Amino acid sequence: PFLQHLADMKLEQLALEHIVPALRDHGFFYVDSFLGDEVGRMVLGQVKQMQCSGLLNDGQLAGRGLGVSKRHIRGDKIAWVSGTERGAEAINFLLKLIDKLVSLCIGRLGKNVIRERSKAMVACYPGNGAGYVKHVDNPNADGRCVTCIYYLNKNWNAKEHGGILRIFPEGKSYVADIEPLFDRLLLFWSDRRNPHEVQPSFATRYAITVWYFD
Ligand SMILES: O=C(O)CNC(=O)c1n[nH]c2ccccc2c1=O
Ligand SMILES: [Fe+2]
Repeated sequence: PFLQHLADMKLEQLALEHIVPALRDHGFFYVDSFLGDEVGRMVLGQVKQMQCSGLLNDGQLAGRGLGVSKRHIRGDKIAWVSGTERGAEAINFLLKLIDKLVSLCIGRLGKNVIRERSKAMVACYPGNGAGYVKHVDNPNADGRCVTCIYYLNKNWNAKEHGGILRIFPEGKSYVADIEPLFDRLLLFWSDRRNPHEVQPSFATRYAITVWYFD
């Protein structure tokens, strides 16, 4: 169908003209309005529904290792989604689109083909000041090569809500502060090239992450 062909061309253009050069030169890239408002809202709705159904369980205990005396603030809550679950149709549509986009890029990034993808990790930071300490997603070559994060936060104002993803690109003199804005898709190399942190969040902060293995 003509519209599908048009969408495929746009995706290929995004991959070749923007993502591939950016991943090569800077190691990360984000695109806004990835799905468009209507479909983005459907994904957000399905994530909120998961939260209401209690599917988002506690991720990590924030402030761990600070001894039992410290009040433990709850960190991110997460759920692993394959996309085939009932009520995850819009999430599945997103995952298939990201799959297509990444496969368009990988061939041209000197990498071999993408072997597989993780399930989608739906994460919610509760907005109690919890964040995620500076880390590398894949420090020890576990096979993950690209991290993709789709943000779902409408009217996010980092000055008030915090929650910035700060990337410290290895060997670069700058840091990249990325706001977790609604319908924004971020891609970055999962290895030691991209240490990153989630700064304390003071509003509920939703994201869907997938990792690609080469
Ligand atoms: O949400 C973000 O902007 C970045 N988020 C991360 O870097 C991040 N990285 N690794 C994780 C592992 C388990 C649970 C949550 C996470 C997590 O939010
Ligand atoms: Fe991470």
